[in-house]
Amino acid sequence: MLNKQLSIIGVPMDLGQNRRGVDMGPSAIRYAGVLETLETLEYMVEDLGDIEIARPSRGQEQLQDNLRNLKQVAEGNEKLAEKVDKAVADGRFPLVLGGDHSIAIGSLAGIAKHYENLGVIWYDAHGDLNTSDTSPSGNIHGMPLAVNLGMGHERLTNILDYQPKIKPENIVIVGARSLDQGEKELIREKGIKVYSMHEVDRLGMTAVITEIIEYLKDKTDGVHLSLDLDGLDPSDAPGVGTPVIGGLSYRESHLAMEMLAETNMITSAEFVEVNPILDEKNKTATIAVGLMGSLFGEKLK
Ligand SMILES: NC(=[NH2+])NCCC[C@H](N)C(=O)O
Ligand SMILES: [Mn+2]
Ligand SMILES: [Mn+2]
Repeated sequence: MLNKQLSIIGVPMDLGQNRRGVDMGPSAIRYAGVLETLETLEYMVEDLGDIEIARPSRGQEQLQDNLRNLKQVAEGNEKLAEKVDKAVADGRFPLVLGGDHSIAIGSLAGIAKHYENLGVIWYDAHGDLNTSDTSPSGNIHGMPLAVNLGMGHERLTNILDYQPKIKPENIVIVGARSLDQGEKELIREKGIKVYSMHEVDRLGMTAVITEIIEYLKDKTDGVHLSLDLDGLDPSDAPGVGTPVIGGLSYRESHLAMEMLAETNMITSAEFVEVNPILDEKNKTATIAVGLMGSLFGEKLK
């Protein structure tokens, strides 16, 4: 059983990339029944509502130093960091609903403060390890993992006035199949553990998750799950802004969540990149809620 006291925090952030719609992710996930699902599993859920995020005025989008909407993204993440920090300080499990993946900057800033060695499972098609120097897009949602390692603009790395938030040896990326050149170099340089689709196909999800649990279990004092819905194959989860073919299946993803649930090692989580505009009848948000069910201990028997 995970921590029974849950705080849900919505982050309607879409400024970390350039496709509108992902700001509606928290509403879509709520509509898909996140509260009901968790309450059925006997969690005490408090919904803290949504963080206020600035709306970009039309044509006012700022690309400065290859960082799109830096100011608004930084400000939104500062607010999120404070909310999450408080939830953890109050002994609650923060469950953050995105929004684009740039929100992992604020959530990890708020969470990592409370741990000596926070582990991070990054379930994603991408590495999100770019900096403004290596990013092909200038989109901050492709940078949060690097930011949490203390790399990048200091407006982002220094949220809550400490850095780095996490250590490279405490990170595991699962489902990667689209890595930029700079990201590959950083992975090699920092020795970050990556289970790309190649390893998932070779070993199978059971072995992958068993290895991850083994890898993180003794050296971490908490584990954050950062689940980008684009880690799943777009045929299962079409409602995402940067879909990449050849992804993790619905079934593999449920298995992964169930295996993590059995360990009780997850201490915080976020589900990001649900874009209802690109979705088919709220399918992706519904899958997100289903995965949360498995992560929080739903069983068939
Ligand atoms: N969180 C995400 N969906 N990230 C996608 C990043 C795509 C690409 N690597 C970039 O930096 O722009
Ligand atoms: Mn991502
Ligand atoms: Mn991604």
